[in-house]
Amino acid sequence: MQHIGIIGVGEIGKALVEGLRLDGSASPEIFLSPRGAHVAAELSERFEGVHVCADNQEVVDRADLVIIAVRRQDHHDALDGLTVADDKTVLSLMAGVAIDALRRTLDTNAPIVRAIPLPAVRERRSVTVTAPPHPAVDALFDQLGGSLPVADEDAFNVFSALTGTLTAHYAYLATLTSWAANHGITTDVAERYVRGLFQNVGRALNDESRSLDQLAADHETPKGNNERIRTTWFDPANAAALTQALDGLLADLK
Ligand SMILES: NC(=O)C1=CN([C@@H]2O[C@H](COP(=O)(O)OP(=O)(O)OC[C@H]3O[C@@H](n4cnc5c(N)ncnc54)[C@H](OP(=O)(O)O)[C@@H]3O)[C@@H](O)[C@H]2O)C=CC1
Repeated sequence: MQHIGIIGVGEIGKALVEGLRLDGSASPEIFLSPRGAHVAAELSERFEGVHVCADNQEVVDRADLVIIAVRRQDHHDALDGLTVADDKTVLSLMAGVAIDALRRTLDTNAPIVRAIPLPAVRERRSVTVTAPPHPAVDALFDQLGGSLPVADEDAFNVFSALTGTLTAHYAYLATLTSWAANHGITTDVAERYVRGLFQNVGRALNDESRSLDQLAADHETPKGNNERIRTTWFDPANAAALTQALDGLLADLK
């Protein structure tokens, strides 16, 4: 893709620009929507070949690949009335907006692809799920840490629901830290310790020779502390509540 346009320059739009510029090159040329002016101006000043457009139509007109990175609730405001020529490719990052619905909004025959990049694309360390497979889009995400093309939106939505669990994980770590602080440990010390514990979990996950069940077993002494918390807190009722929350999210994403 020679020219990339981004409509919606917030958290993920910015991460994409930073990832694309990580190697210091000035290509591809990137065209940003003007809204969120502060972030767009900062990116354009920091990086060569990053331009802020006058409006969203100019982003579309100047790009071969048009990335839509606005919040779902803003997409009509951002997209209604735009003209998207059939020779463009549209890449939607919006959770919960199906390709058919987006095609009606944009009134175009251009290929529409969906993707779930995560903020780690800024370090080129996120595997991005895409649907349907599209060679140029998948090549773009291969450059940013990897692509995982799936055949259809049903599969895509399952992955989308999984990404909805990330901030609950951070909240879990924050709860552990608060618990220790409430028991007299300085918050800084507790937080540093919790971060270290779970960085080691992250490293262990890199060992794909061991299944998740095996990793859990390897960290657990029979009748020990880990077994106690797993069986008294993450019990079948808790696991069922998580499953139910994911099912509810998946239903809303369809
Ligand atoms: N953050 C993430 O990790 C991921 C996000 N996504 C998806 O990407 C989308 C954006 O998420 P995120 O970056 O977190 O959200 P942000 O709120 O950080 O960014 C959205 C941006 O869109 C701008 N915007 C709103 N209305 C318009 C408009 N009419 N024209 C142009 N720009 C507009 C906002 O401007 P203003 O601030 O002025 O309102 C804001 O800069 C969502 O649909 C989300 O589902 C997908 C994968 C991961």
